[in-house]
Amino acid sequence: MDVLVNNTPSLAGEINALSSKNYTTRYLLVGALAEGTSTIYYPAHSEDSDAMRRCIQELGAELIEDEEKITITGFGASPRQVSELNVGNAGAVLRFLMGIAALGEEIHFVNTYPESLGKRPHQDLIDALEQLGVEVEHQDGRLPITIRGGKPQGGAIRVSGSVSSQYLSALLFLTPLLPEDSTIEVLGDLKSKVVVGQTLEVLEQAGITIHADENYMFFTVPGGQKYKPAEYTVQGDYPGSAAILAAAAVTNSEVTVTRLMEESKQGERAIVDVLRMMEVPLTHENNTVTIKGNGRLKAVEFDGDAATDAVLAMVAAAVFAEGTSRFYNVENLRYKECDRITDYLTELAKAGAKVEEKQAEIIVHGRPEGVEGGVEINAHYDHRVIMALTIVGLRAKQPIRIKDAHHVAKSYPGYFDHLQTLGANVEWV
Ligand SMILES: O=C(O)C1=C[C@@H](OP(=O)(O)O)[C@@H](O)[C@H](O)C1
Ligand SMILES: C=C(OP(=O)(O)O)C(=O)O
Repeated sequence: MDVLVNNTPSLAGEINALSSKNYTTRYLLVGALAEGTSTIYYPAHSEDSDAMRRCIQELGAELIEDEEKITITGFGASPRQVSELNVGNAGAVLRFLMGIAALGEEIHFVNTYPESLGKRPHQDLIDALEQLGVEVEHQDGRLPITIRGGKPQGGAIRVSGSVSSQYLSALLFLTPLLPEDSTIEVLGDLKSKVVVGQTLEVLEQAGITIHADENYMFFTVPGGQKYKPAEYTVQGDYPGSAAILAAAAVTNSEVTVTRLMEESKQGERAIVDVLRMMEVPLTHENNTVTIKGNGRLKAVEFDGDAATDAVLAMVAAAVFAEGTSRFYNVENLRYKECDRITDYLTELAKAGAKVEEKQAEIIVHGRPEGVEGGVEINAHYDHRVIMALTIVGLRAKQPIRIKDAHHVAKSYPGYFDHLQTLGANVEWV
């Protein structure tokens, strides 16, 4: 299904932020790895979090769900033998479960999104699992992948952090369950380091002990641990809300988003600081962000690695800023649902934005007068491209048609409903 985004001069209203995808996938996983019953309040509902739900159920977790919560009785360190798992298009879910699959005999991960997740690299995680004696069959580091556990014991592991933090997170979820102690040394630069902070926070809540050095480059993990059942409450999601906040910033608006914790470990809370640096009038107090946008923004320079999943929304806001903005240290955007530098900038340029790319950088020459629009956008299966191009469409002179915009449901199925609530002229076609 496509979405038509029409020029929308103003937005107004209040919405409750969607629930965090990254915390939901983690809480589901640690609930599944516990022996006993855990409760997760306000879990996210999206394709990615549903993929984790489905897979852990297949692996033997029992889930009961109502409007407000999921109770989950875990399988501990003994997942049920299943022949195959389908994670959809969810990168983090795949990588975390590749680690957990090492506890089983043989699990095959199928390739249902050959043009998106099917193109993403997993070699660094494969190399790390092989150091534990796990056998991995793969297609040049990509899906389809078969993992043959062979009872890993633990030990010294080295993993590259230069493409994705998810490989390290996967090892942090797995190693406490192995019989012997492990050490994990991160090689190269660790990208998306802040997300590892979320992994460690959740592991601690699940009663797991991990000794991490200050820079998250070396970890000591005692073996033979058990995940404890616990109660978890999922916080609001900054990456998705970043798109709503950026939409408010580029229009005349009075928009409030609740449930966005000031003290969150989500790096994407930097959307608030970046919009502030762009001189967008806003407040952030009592977990509530209010933007009173006047459509005027100043250019910004920002290290995007700290807020990887909000960079596309920031760039969309910068399209209308006065001056040239620069988002640097963002090379790993190239290894997401699509190449979020080349593919994204190609679509932005089609819509009339003035953008340039370097290997690890996005440069935006702002156009406060607005962009032309009147084009069809290839969303490249990427929810964040869909959300970001929508922001641009709100201020385009002619409507923008986003092809296959239903892929927004990977993380934020209610995105267009929320925008309509705020008065955006967007429609499914
Ligand atoms: O651990 C996680 O849940 C995630 C880590 C990040 O990926 P990278 O570490 O590959 O940047 C982020 O982009 C992704 O949406 C979710
Ligand atoms: C990159 C993302 O997710 P994943 O890596 O889990 O597919 C995302 O949510 O933007």
